[in-house]
Amino acid sequence: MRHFWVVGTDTDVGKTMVTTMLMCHLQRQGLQVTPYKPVQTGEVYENGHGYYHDTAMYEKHSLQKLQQEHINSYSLKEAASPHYAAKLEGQSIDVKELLQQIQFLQDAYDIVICEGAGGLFVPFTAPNGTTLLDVIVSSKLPVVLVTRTSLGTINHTLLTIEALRARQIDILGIVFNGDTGSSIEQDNIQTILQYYPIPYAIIPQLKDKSQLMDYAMTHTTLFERLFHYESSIN
Ligand SMILES: Nc1ncnc2c1ncn2[C@@H]1O[C@H](COP(=O)(O)OP(=O)(O)OP(=O)(O)O)[C@@H](O)[C@H]1O
Ligand SMILES: C[C@H](N)[C@H](N)CCCCCC(=O)O
Ligand SMILES: [Mg+2]
Repeated sequence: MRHFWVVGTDTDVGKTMVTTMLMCHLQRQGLQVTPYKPVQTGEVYENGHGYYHDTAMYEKHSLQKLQQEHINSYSLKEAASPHYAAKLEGQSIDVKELLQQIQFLQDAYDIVICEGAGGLFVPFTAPNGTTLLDVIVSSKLPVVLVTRTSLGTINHTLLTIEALRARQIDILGIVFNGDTGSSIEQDNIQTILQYYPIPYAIIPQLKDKSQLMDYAMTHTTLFERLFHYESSIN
């Protein structure tokens, strides 16, 4: 499968960072790539101008012109769980519409990278509680899992992997994000990989975030898997 999700163990773990990096790497291979954030929450105001961090990041770094109507379906003002941010605006999220959009994008692009919102069990609707995980299952697409390196990540990462495996969702690999090089972090990474020896990449904690787009992910086993997969189907 050439299209995939970038999911995380939590909000703020670096999904947008990783989605943007992978988008740029794959665009450099000459592939037509679009990121897609089905639901983003938390409008940011700066100098009287409102924007959303996730789609703004994609647009800032993309090497190809992105079509606004292809990169997002719902942008909700409150920095909250999608179901609640929608409720505050008197809206509800139409999950069928999200799945139709993912299908449409798969037909229109070589690669669609869908970004989750928060972690896997974040609700898109209430009270019937369709979660991000339900949408991933219905999309039948594999995932790249982004996780922290810091203390607490062993439990969060293994729980997330357990939930994915229980639903037969293919995990392409793990991105360990924000590594400061401590011995605890190195042990966290090795411990998780002992349970699930799958392709991975490690991204350091950077003081200057603009450096992230230049970070060479190409020599990691995760990128080799993604790139090998793409070359084998072209
Ligand atoms: N390796 C890193 N070094 C320095 N800063 C980072 C790194 N990774 C992520 N960040 C910063 O951490 C913040 C959260 O990252 P990001 O927006 O990618 O999280 P997310 O998982 O996409 O969150 P959401 O659930 O809101 O989509 C951002 O300000 C981002 O620039
Ligand atoms: C606003 C934030 N950055 C995300 N976009 C939404 C995170 C929802 C998390 C819900 C939860 O797990 O409690
Ligand atoms: Mg994000």
